[in-house]
Amino acid sequence: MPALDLDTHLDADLAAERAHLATSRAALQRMRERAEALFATGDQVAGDAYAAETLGRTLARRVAELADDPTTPLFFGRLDFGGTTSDELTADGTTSHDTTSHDTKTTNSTTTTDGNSSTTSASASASSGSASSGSGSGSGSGSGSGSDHAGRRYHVGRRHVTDELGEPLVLDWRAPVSRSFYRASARDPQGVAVRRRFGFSNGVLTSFEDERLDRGEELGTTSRILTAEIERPRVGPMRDIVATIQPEQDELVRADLADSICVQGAPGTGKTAVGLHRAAYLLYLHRERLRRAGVLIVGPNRAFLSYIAAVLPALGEVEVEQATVEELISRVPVRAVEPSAVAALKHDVRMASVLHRAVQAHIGAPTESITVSDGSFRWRIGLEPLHRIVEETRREALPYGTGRERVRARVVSLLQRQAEARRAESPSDAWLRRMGRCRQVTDFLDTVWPALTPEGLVYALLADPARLAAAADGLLTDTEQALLAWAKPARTAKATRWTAADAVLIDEAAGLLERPSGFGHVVVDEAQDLSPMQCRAIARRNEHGSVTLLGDLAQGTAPWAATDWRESLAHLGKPDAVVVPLTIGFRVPAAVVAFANRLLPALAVDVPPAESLRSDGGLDVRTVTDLTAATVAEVRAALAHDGSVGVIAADDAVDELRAALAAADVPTATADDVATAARVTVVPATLVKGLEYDHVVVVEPAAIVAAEPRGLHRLYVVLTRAVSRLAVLHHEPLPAPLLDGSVTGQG
Ligand SMILES: Nc1ncnc2c1ncn2[C@@H]1O[C@H](COP(=O)(O)OP(=O)(O)OP(=O)(O)O)[C@@H](O)[C@H]1O
Repeated sequence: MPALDLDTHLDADLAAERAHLATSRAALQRMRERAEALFATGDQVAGDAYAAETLGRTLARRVAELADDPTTPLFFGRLDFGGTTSDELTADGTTSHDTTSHDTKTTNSTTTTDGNSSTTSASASASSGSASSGSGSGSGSGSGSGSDHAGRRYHVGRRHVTDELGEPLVLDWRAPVSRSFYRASARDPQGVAVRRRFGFSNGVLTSFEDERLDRGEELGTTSRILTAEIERPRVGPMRDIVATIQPEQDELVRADLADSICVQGAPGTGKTAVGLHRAAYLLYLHRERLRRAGVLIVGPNRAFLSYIAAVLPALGEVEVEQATVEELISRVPVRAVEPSAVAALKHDVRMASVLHRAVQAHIGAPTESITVSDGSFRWRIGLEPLHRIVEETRREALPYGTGRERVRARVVSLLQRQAEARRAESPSDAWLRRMGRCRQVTDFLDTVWPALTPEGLVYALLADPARLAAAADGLLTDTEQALLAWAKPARTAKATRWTAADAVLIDEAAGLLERPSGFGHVVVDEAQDLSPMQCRAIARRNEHGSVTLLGDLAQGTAPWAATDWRESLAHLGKPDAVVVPLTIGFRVPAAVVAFANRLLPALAVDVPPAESLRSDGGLDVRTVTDLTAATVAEVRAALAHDGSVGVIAADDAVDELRAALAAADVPTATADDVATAARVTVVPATLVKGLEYDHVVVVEPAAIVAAEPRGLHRLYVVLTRAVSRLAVLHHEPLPAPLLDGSVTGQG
C-alpha cells in the first residue's frame, strides 16, 4: 500500500476509534444518569426502610462504578476475532467490512492499521457470562473464545458500557472474552486475529498498535505502549495497570476464588498491582458472594494504604476494606512499647498454644450438684450428669464462649426433661430462659466455665507468674517466661498499658473465645513481615475464604520476618497454596537492580532472580562531605526532570533533611500525603516499603543499616524504590556488601 494511502488509513482509523470513544463516553454518561435517577427515587420504590437502605447502597455503588474519569481511557484495547460471523450487522445496522482483508503492519512504532474502521456488533454474550460464569481460571486458549466470537470485534476497557439497545460498546476487562486480550499470543492466538492497543495522552486517544496474531506477529514486552506506560513519570498515588497486565500477572489475577496463592516477586514485579487487580476481578465474578462476605486488603502501614487507595475505586470497586494488621486487631489502645526480644516472643507461634492452655485451664470440674426451684417444684441435677456435660462440651472444642453457652443449654435441657416427666407437658420458653439465667445455674457456670474476656485472659497470664508457668510449661523456657511476666502489673486489665504485641495476644485470645466473622477473600501485601501470630490473626478472619499473599522474602525487615513461604502459609491456614514467582521487573531500571542485588547474598534468602524491563534510568553513587547540602543540591537537580522525588534516610535523619529543604524553599510532603502538590517527599526508611518515586535520593546507607537489626534488608527495600534514577549520597563508607563491584561515581 502506498505511504499516502497508509497515512490516510491511519487517520481514518484513528478518527473511527475516537468516534467510538466519544460514543462510549456518551453511553456511559447515560448509564450514569439513569443510575442517579434511580438512586434519587430509590427510597420511594423500596417497600420498607431496610429495603430502601439496601437499594440505596446498591445504587450508590452503581453510580460510583459508572464514574467516568476523563483523564483515563474508557477502553485501551480491541480484539478482532478471525473467521466470519453469522451476524455481520454493525450496531447501527449496516453491513460490516471484512475485518481481516487489509494489510496490517505490525511494528512497535506509533500507529499501525488493520485497514478497517467499521465495528462489528459485539453480541451481548461476550460479557454477560461475567457474574455467572465460573470460568475465571485456567490458562491456554480458554473460554472457547475463537469459535464463539468468530468475526467479532470488541473494545476492552475499565468497565462495561452498553448502548441504548443493550449492545456492548466496551467490554469490562474482567469479562471472560477479555482474557484473550491479555493471554492470546502468536503461538496460541485463541481465535484472535488482531490485538490492538491504544495510546492515550491526557485522555485523548493518540495512537494505536496492532499485533496480527493470526500472522504470527507479537510484540510482547517490546510494545511501545507498554514501554511508555512503564516509563511514564510517576505522580501521586498508584494507578491501575489494566491496559498492560502481562500474561504471567494475568494468570494470577484470574485465578479461581477458591485458590489461595502466594506470589514471591522481587521489588517492582507488580505484586501489589496483581493483588489489587485480583480483588477487582474476584468481585466482578463473584459479586454477591463477596459483597456479603467482604474483601480485605492488608498493607504494611497507612502511607502504603493511602498510596494504593485509589486503584480499586478507579476500577469501579468501592467496597473493599483496606487495613493494616494492627488496625485489624485493634481491640485495645496501644500505649506502651517493650524490648524487641519480648515483642518477638509474643509474636512466636508457641504463644498460641500457651493461650490455648490458659483458656482451657479455666474449665473446672463440677464439685456440687445443682438444686433449682421454680416456685412450684425443686429440681436437682446430680454431679455425674454435670461432669458428663462439661466433658462432652470440652471435647467438642468449640470457642470457649460458645462452650459456656452450650453447657448452660445442656443444664437447662436436663431440667426441662425432669419438668416434662413430672408435668407431662413442655415448659414454656419463658421458664427455660428463667432456669438458664437463675443464680444456681449461673453460679455453676461461673465455677466450671467462667466468663472470660480476651483482655482479662492475657492480663491474668502476664500478671501472674504461676498461671503463666502452668500454661507455658514445656512450651517456653524459664527465661522466656521471665521475659513475658510483668514486673509491675497494673491493678486491672483495664488499667494496663498494652503494647502492640499484647494486642496480637489479645486477638488470639479473642479468637479462642469467639469465632470472628470471616472475609470471602483477603489480599495480604508485604506479607514477608507478618509474624506467625499475625498470620493466625488473618487466618481467623479468613477460615472459609481464600488468600492472595504477596511478598518478597528479601524485603523482610520485621524481627520475625518469614524465610520460607510454606511456614507463613501454614500459619495462615492455607498450607496447600501454590507459591508462584513473578520475575519481570516493571519499576526499577536494570542498573539500579544490579546495584541493589549486590546485597542479596548477605540477605540469606532463597529468591528467584528478576529481570528488569527497564534498560533506561540512571545510578549515581557519590561520597560527599556535607550530606544535607548534597541532598538539597541533588533534589534541586532532580526537580529539573518530570516526576516525583523521594528522599529516603534513616528515620532519625528525616527532620533535619526536611528542615534543610524547607530552608532552601523546596516544599516537601510526608509519605502518607498522597494528594500533595509537592513533588518532593521525605520518607523515613521504615515507611518506604511498597512506595516508588521517579528520582530517589538515598542519604547515608550506613545509617539506614545501623538503625535496626535487619538493616541490610531495609537498605535493599530503600534502594529498590526508584523508577528512573537513583542517587546514593554517603559520607560514611558504604555497607560492605555494596562495595562488591565498581561504584559509578565519586564526588
Ligand atoms: N503490567 C504492568 N504494566 C505497567 N506497569 C506495571 C505492570 N506491572 C507493574 N507495573 C508497575 O510497576 C510498578 C511496581 O509495581 P508494584 O508496586 O505492584 O510492585 P511490587 O512487586 O509490589 O513492588 P515491591 O516489592 O516494591 O512492593 C508500579 O508502578 C506498577 O504500576
